[in-house]
Amino acid sequence: MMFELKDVTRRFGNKLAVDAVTLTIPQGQMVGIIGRSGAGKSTLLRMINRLQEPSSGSIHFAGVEVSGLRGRALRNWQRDCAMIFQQFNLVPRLDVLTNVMLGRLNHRSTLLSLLNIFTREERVHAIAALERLGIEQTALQPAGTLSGGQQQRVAIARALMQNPKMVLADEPIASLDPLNAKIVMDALRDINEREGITVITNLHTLDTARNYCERIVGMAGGRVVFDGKPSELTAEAVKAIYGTDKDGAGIDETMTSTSITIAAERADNQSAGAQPLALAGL
Ligand SMILES: Nc1ncnc2c1ncn2[C@@H]1O[C@H](COP(=O)(O)OP(=O)(O)OP(=O)(O)O)[C@@H](O)[C@H]1O
Repeated sequence: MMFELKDVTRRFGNKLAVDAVTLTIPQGQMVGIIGRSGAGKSTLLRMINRLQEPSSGSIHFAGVEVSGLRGRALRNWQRDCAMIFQQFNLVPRLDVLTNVMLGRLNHRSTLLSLLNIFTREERVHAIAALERLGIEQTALQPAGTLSGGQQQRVAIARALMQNPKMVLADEPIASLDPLNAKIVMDALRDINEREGITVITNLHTLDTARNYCERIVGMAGGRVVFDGKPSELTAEAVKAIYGTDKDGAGIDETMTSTSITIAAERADNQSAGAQPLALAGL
């Protein structure tokens, strides 16, 4: 199953946000997209998921033209490529378990969804997803009361509930401290390796992309200026991606510096004692 972007372009007025991007991504790859702020990374991801429409170009998955899908077929595609955001996008006042089960929305009838009725099977599936992310003990808390790292793990659990073929993560660790950033990146790597789910993630920092991604796509001014393995990312390639600022001062440290430095045990993994299945009324 190949995923292909051909000459995908997006304009906002006169601004060319994404400029003729062509990429072929085999199923199961972990791809990091890097570039300066404004390089077009978010717009590119949003076009894949059809949150934004390309101005021109085409997107194909397993031979099907994604850019032409409508109605149910479009909803199925949006289920197949689950999206994770920097700001988590959970419903803060709803409990964690319900937030995770909302990942099933595109699988179920509108009536059941409207009534917020979930089956036992869906609950078991949701608890299993939370356990996998090490946060099952939070199942009954309002999502808004969790730490940022925990909320992002809830968002990943919700994505897993969609049984996606692809996970699109738009700067998933930009709001997190280093330890939680590591936990979230490890979780993305784990679902990539264990389930063979393609992961395409926008990342602010170069070293995170180097550490986690087998393939790095560098964008500048809407165009792909680098596409290769981390080992191929030479100083020259880094310069092409991040450029130099207008005073010629070179690459800003905040763009490339270490955001994940902690290889410690999970500090906030406190699963002891809780019985989430019982808590969830199962
Ligand atoms: N809805 C919009 N309307 C107008 N311009 C937009 C819109 N969305 C993005 N742009 C512009 O398109 C360009 C690319 O934006 P995009 O958010 O894709 O970049 P990015 O690389 O993801 O940056 P960041 O890391 O800051 O999110 C920017 O110049 C941005 O201002």
